Amino acid sequence: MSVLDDIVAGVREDLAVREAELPESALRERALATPRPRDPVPAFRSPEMAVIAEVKRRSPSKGHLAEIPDPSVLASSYAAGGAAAISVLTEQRRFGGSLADLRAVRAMVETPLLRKDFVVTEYQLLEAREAGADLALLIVSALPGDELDRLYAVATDLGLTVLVEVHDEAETERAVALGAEVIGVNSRNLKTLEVHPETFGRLASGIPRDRVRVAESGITGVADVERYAAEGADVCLVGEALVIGGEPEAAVRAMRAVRTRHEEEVSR
Ligand SMILES: O=C(O)c1ccccc1NCC(=O)[C@H](O)[C@H](O)COP(=O)(O)O
Repeated sequence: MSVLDDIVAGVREDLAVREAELPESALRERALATPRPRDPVPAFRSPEMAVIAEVKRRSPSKGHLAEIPDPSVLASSYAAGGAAAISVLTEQRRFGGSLADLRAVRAMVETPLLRKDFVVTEYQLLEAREAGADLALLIVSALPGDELDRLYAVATDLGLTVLVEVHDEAETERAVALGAEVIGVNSRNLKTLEVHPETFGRLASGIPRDRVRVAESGITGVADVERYAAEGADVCLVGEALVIGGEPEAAVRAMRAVRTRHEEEVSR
């Protein structure tokens, strides 16, 4: 069993408990009663690097990263630094997150929020909207057959922007064919957990310029952001470096100051 399979198995077990507590029909009613999600895409297309700053306590690759007793405090620093969106890891067993984290952050900031989890059912998308998320993650390798297409349609019908995550050329082609507006290249191999920074440059050329290209994982500072900007990234998604660095607001501001190739390419 791969790390991803193992994580998804745990996610399904935890989900079964929540589904037993709140039927999908009742959750849907609550979700649809919430305000329409925010659109993060205009901020993702800015000439400066857009940063998705992540609330991340621990991870399978690194173990414990940070306590983060109140995720809304960290999120406020991210917002003050100019984050285009905030990613909240809601998976509990391996990342120490929860939907309560997402709700706490929603109550504090107006910045668009990504529910970062291992979404494999419609129920989780309803939860995302109900808890105040504006974006949801769909990982191509976790969604076999037509599940990716089905959940993408459900998410967009709910008004959520979808970050479609890819790891190789075949997954990139799938994401492009799906019509995904926001495509994330995760440089962390979810089988070995090793980060290969060259993955972004290799796959980005297969993502048309009218889509938003997101570089994910292993970004340690401004030098990495500059490298991804030069390779065509519009957005950098950063977790570990921000939660362990001690100065989240300044770190986001510095990453954000990096210019993307967006203007140059649009003016061609
Ligand atoms: O972070 C992990 O170890 C991990 C392992 C298995 C599946 C997913 C994992 N992380 C989720 C992410 O995509 C990252 O949190 C995100 O890209 C930020 O990465 P980083 O800046 O390296 O913390």
